[in-house]
This record gives sequence, C-alpha cells and structure tokens, in this order.
Amino acid sequence: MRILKLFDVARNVSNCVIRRNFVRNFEPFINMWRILILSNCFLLILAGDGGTRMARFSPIDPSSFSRPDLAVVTNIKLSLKVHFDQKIFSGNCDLTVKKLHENVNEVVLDVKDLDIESIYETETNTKCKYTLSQPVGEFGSELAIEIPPKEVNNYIFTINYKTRPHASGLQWLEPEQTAGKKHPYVFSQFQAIHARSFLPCQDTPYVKTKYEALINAPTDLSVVMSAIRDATKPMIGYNLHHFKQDVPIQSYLIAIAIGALESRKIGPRSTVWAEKEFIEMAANEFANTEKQLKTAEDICGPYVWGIYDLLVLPPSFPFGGMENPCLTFVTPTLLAGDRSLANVVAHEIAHSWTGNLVTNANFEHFWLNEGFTVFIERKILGRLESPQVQDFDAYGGTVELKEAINELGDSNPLTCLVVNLTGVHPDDAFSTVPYEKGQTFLRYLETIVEGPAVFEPFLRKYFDTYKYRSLTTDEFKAFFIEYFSSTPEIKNIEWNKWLHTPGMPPVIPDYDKTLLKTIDEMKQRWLNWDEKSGPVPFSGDEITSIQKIQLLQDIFESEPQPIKKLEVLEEKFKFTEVQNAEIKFRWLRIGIKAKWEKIVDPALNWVNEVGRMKYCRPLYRDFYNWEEMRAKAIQNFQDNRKNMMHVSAYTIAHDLRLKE
Ligand SMILES: CC/C=C\C/C=C\C[C@@H](O)/C=C/C=C/C=C\[C@@H](O)CCCC(=O)O
Ligand SMILES: [Zn+2]
Repeated sequence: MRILKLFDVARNVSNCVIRRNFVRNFEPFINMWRILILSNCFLLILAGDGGTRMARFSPIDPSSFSRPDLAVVTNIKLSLKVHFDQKIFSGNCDLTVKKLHENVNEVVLDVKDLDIESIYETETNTKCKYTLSQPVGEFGSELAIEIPPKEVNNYIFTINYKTRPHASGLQWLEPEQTAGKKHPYVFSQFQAIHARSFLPCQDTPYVKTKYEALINAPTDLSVVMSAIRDATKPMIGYNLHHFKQDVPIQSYLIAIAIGALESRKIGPRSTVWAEKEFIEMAANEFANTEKQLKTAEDICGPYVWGIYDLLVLPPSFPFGGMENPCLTFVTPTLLAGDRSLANVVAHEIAHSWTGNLVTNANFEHFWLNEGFTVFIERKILGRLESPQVQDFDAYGGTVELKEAINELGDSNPLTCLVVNLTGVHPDDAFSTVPYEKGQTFLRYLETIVEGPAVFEPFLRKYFDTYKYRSLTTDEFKAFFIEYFSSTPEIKNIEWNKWLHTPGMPPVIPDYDKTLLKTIDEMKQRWLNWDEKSGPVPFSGDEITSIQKIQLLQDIFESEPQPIKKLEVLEEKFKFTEVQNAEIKFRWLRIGIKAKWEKIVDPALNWVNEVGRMKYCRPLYRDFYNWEEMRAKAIQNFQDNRKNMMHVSAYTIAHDLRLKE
C-alpha cells in the first residue's frame, strides 16, 4: 500500500514538474513547490492511517480537491460569530449534499487552515467520521466526510469549525489601520480559491449553490455580504445579521465585510457603503451606477440579482474591484474625484452576466469570465460615452497586454487563453492576458460575423442558455459554431492559434484612433522639448483624464526620460500628489525608469498605503530591476508585508524572488 502511494506521489510530482518547466518566470517558485509537495507527501505516508489521507486533485478542477461528480453540495447555511480579539470566525456551516451514485460513501470538500471540531449528519443526528489530508502548499487540504447509511440520497452535514487568524481569504485590520481609527475591520477576497479558508466547501466554480448566513457581530459595527439582507436582530450585547443569496453562486462569490460603515442610496437599486471618511466622495464618484446598470441590461438582458450595491474597502484591498453579487467590492483608488475611473464599476456590473451568471468551469477557462467582461464593459463605455472612447480604451488594453506578455515571455504557456493549471496556483497564473487577449478574441469574432447587430443577439442567447451554469471553452466554441453555422466566414477562425498558442493575439482589430491622434502629437512635443527651450509644451487642459493616462503610458514606454525634464513637469502638475491613481502610478513608473532618486520615497510610501496589486506589483518589479534600490525596496516590503492581504504579500514575495 505504501509503495503504491509512493508511486502515485512520484507520478503527480513529475507531471507537475514537467509542465512547470515551461513556466519560465516561475522557476524559483517551481523548485520551492517541488520541495513542498514532496515534503507534504512524505509526511502523509508517515502519518499512514487514521485521521489523515492522501490529497488528490479533482478530475474536474485542478485547483480543487472536491468531488462534486460523486456527491455535490447544493446549499450552504453559515452561522458564525466574529471574534476581533482573536481574528477568527467560529460557528458552523450546514451543507446540503446530494449523493450522485449509489456506491458513493463520502463527500469531498476543500478546506484551508480551518480547525474542524466535529461533523454531524443533521437529519439522522449521526456523528460522522472524516479524514483530513495534510495541506498541499497554498491549496489547503482535502476533507472527506463519510456518508452515513440512509434511505434517501440527500443529506445535511453540520460542520462545527473555526477559521485561523491568518486565513488567506480574510484581512483583519486593527482600528489604527482604518480611516476612522476607532474600530476594527475585516473583509474577504475569495477569488480564486480562498473561500476554503473561511468555510469548508467545494471550492470550485463548477459548483453553484444558494447560500444563507447568520452573522453574530458587535453592535457598533455593520455587516455586509454578497447577498440580500433579510433582517438584523438586536440581541443582548450583539446583533444577529441574516443574509440570503437565492441565486446559485460559486464559492468564490461568497463575501463578507464587517466594520464601522455608513451607507448612501445612489440609485433605485443601489446603495454605496464605506467608512464615513469616504462616504460622500464615494456617493459622488459612483453616481452614474444606475445608468451603467441600465446600459448593461440593454446589452445583456435582465439583471437577476435584485440589488446592486457597492462597498468601498480600505486601501489594502488587493484588486480594483471584485464582482461579489449584490455587493461589488471596490478599492478606494477609484475615488479620482472626477468619475474617470468608474469604468471599473462598469466592469463589475458586466460580471453580473459574465462570470456570475455564466461561469468558467474552472480557472483554466478564466478568459470566459474576464475576456467577456472586458468586452461588455467596453460596450457600456461605448454607449455611455462614444465609440471613439470605447476603442481608445481597447487600444490601451492592447498596450497593457503587450507589456504583460513581454513580462511573462511570449512563449510562456500562461499567455495562452486557455491555460493548464495542473500544479499551478491560480494566484500565480493571474495576469491581464485572459482579460485583454480574451476581449480581443471576442472583438475579432464580432467582426468576423459582421458586427454588433449580429453578435449582440448571440451574446444574449449565450447568456440565456448558460445562465446559472458553468462551462468550458470547448462548450463555448461548440455553441458559437452551432449558432453561426450558416455564416461561412467562421471557417477562417484559427481556434487553436487564439486559444492554445502563447503570445500576442494573431489579429489586433482595427480600432478607431481618433482620440489617439492628440496623444501622439503631444507625446512628440514632449520628446522634442527640453527645459531650456521654454515652458512645458502643454497645459493639460486640452485632454481628458483617460487621455492623460495614455500620454503618461506612452512616455513611460519611451526611453528613460531626463530627470531635469521630469522635475519641471512635477513642478507644474504635482503628479506625485495627484488623486487619480492611474496617473500617479504611471508617473511613479516614469520616475523609477529614469532612476530619479526623489521619486523613491513617494513611490514606497504609496505602495505601503495602497495594496492594489495592479499598482504594487509593477512598482516593486521596477524597483527590483533598479539594482541600487533593490535592497531598499525589499526591506520596505519586509517591513510592511504584515499590513498586506495574503494574496498581495504572497505574489510580491515571488516578484521580489524572496523565498516564502
Ligand atoms: C489564467 C489565469 C488563471 C487563474 C486566475 C484566477 C484568479 C486569480 C486570483 O489571483 C484572483 C483574481 C481576482 C481578481 C479580481 C478582480 C480583478 O478583475 C481586478 C483586476 C486588476 C485590478 O484592476 O486591480
Ligand atoms: Zn473581472
């Protein structure tokens, strides 16, 4: 038995290793993983029998151990108390489970850093045996619960458990880390596979369930979740908050935040939530939410989630936005003051169809979520602004895509639209590629079939057919080919090149360049100018915020700029202090590229304050490449990593080539 196990381990490890050898930029990480996997398996074999077992990845999802093909979770009910003093949640989780075959005798779940106390089958009141595998690196463990004999195939398992203070999907903030400085705060970010650090679940987007939650929290704090609020009952010394999500969702869409929050109604179905220090700004910045929602409905069909609220998180939130249903989470870096970054809200609204309603079956098909979402986001922009703005934004996306592919290497398999995640953690595979290469592909398909008048009805049919379901790229392809079976042009689509070939897309659509012309011309003026030949050759008033962003991007991509010129520009525009994060980010990168020492402290202070990875990761990578500043940047990271969410600290540690 032990020899067999050893064989299995060796095969799994070598498969991983062969695949991972392709992943050029992850070499140090691969070696670390090899050691982790080997040492974990060794521990397993030593542990032998009883309470431990060998973890096996799911045949359905390489990022999960769960087996929804054998017994599937069909409903989740959480009953949890928050303990800010210990930085944990404790309580129980009721999982309704349907056994899919007669001879199945266990339900298999994902867990990560959970302390499981006991498990019962509720209807028969049977205490259940379970086995828990040793953790497999960042993937967590497999929890297999024995299914007791019963006449019918439906069960409710009550799992009593606690989370741990370092749960990878939660961030706990001390009062002094919040804007108000008086109350603690906790928030979640579960995509891709961190829900398992909050509750035992089938942590794969292949499984969709309704959920319900009862949260016991201090009376002076608000609780918000990705669900509809049912009631808040004042109890003695605490409040009990009840939430219900009646649309079936994947585990990564469960979300929670608890803190001193205020709310403002910003539309008939929208309320914005934030700490009181940000609430007015937030209400103003997101005032166009209803317009964006209505436009999305015109494109995609009815909005099924009832409400669309927004929560502005503290600055350490690692992403621009997260499409948690009924309650989008957003970073405060969107608060530019002029609504110019509200396209992120259009993106999260678009997820109400693409990703949340129609979902990738696993993260190898992440482009089905994100490529479609960017495509719809830009259609919303096109209708609310103009087709020129839509294409200007798409052009900017192509520039970002080029930078990402340069960074990863153009033969890196992670630059394919469909990726192989065997042995690769989704957080390590994340990049702009599924977003921008995915949207480029859809724009190309739209052009092939003669444009939006034909493609948009197809999109609605696709959403209607796959709503409440999860699918793979092959299923999408088959659906597209069937729908357009009488369109001869689709024979020219090189599916393999688009889906399975690394590097830039085979075709870049012919985007409208109207808004680019001014930028190109201003860039030339800037390059030809020097500080001795008079004042800066533009006032800044001639272009919009999104054009300024592109202008700075173009300057960043040029040769390193003379520091003297940058000093004059900073004097005139004060870019280092500007509120628009996209402008500030590009300015800081221009300064680092020029090895401008004066920019170092403002840049490091900013990454300490703002945890959004879109900004922190490139800035840290830029510092890493500036040899004289490398040690200072690493020291800055080490000093501040305790204030970062797990996913940011983990990925930046890899970017800085630090051993975990
Ligand atoms: C091919 C990639 C495979 C898997 C990656 C899936 C998830 C990775 C994980 O790290 C979570 C990502 C969550 C993203 C949430 C929001 C983004 O859309 C934000 C984009 C960046 C930003 O604007 O800050
Ligand atoms: Zn998205």
